[in-house]
Amino acid sequence: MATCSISSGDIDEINDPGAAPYGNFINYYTFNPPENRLSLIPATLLQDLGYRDGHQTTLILDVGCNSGELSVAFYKHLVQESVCQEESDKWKVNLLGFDLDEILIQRAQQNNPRPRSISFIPLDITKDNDQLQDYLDHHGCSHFHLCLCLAVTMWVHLNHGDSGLLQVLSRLASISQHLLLEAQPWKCYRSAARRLRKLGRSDFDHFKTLKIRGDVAEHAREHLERNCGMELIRSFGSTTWERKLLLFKRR
Ligand SMILES: C[S@@+](CC[C@H](N)C(=O)[O-])C[C@H]1O[C@@H](n2cnc3c(N)ncnc32)[C@H](O)[C@@H]1O
Repeated sequence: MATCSISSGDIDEINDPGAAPYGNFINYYTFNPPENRLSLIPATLLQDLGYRDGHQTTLILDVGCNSGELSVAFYKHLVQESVCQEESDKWKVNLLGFDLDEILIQRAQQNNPRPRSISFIPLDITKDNDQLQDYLDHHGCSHFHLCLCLAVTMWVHLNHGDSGLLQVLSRLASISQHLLLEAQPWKCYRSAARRLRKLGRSDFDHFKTLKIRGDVAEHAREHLERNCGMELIRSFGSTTWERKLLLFKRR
């Protein structure tokens, strides 16, 4: 049933976390197609959050977008399917996807069907930079209206430790009105570490010393609510990999 070990054994790169130490799998969407998550998200989400009436521009940020397939599918799901042509002329939705893997971003750029509305840039969220603020300034917005952080937290956590995880959550909260979070559960951490050991490599730098463990989604919720001025407003249930999709809102 739900699993974090990847079953497509014929794709070596996917099964080799040494080749994808940040979760930068080259064929991610062959084993986790966009539909797995999209089926849980209502197509009316942006309207439900109040981002249609009176909004000329709505900005979506996709953190760790990999090759961009989910970003594009998400955009189409939320925008094209739910908006008639006349309205879509008035209501602009722009999505910025970024990932630390430049090759994945090149693929995302090459396959982008809506380059006027969707853009992809290489960026590491754990490093200081002005690019997200520049994008907001360019669109005359103080915040992203919706930030997607899907299946990224574990990789930040394993590579940058507890403080790295909390800093990233704080940073995303500081630039977002709404945050949709899919945190990998703890069993995924064990699988990722086990796969690494099988390859004869040492553990992720921080795996053994992490204090945030167990129910990672709950730890993330506590941090966002206690320290980042956000509140959990909705849970969209569990994906086929038993991961919750949690929606937070700035208070
Ligand atoms: C498992 S994939 C998930 C992709 C996509 N978010 C989804 O849910 O379909 C994790 C992605 O996060 C990216 N990533 C990991 N750490 C990152 C960081 N510090 N900054 C930006 N991207 C990161 C990886 O390169 C990888 O493409």
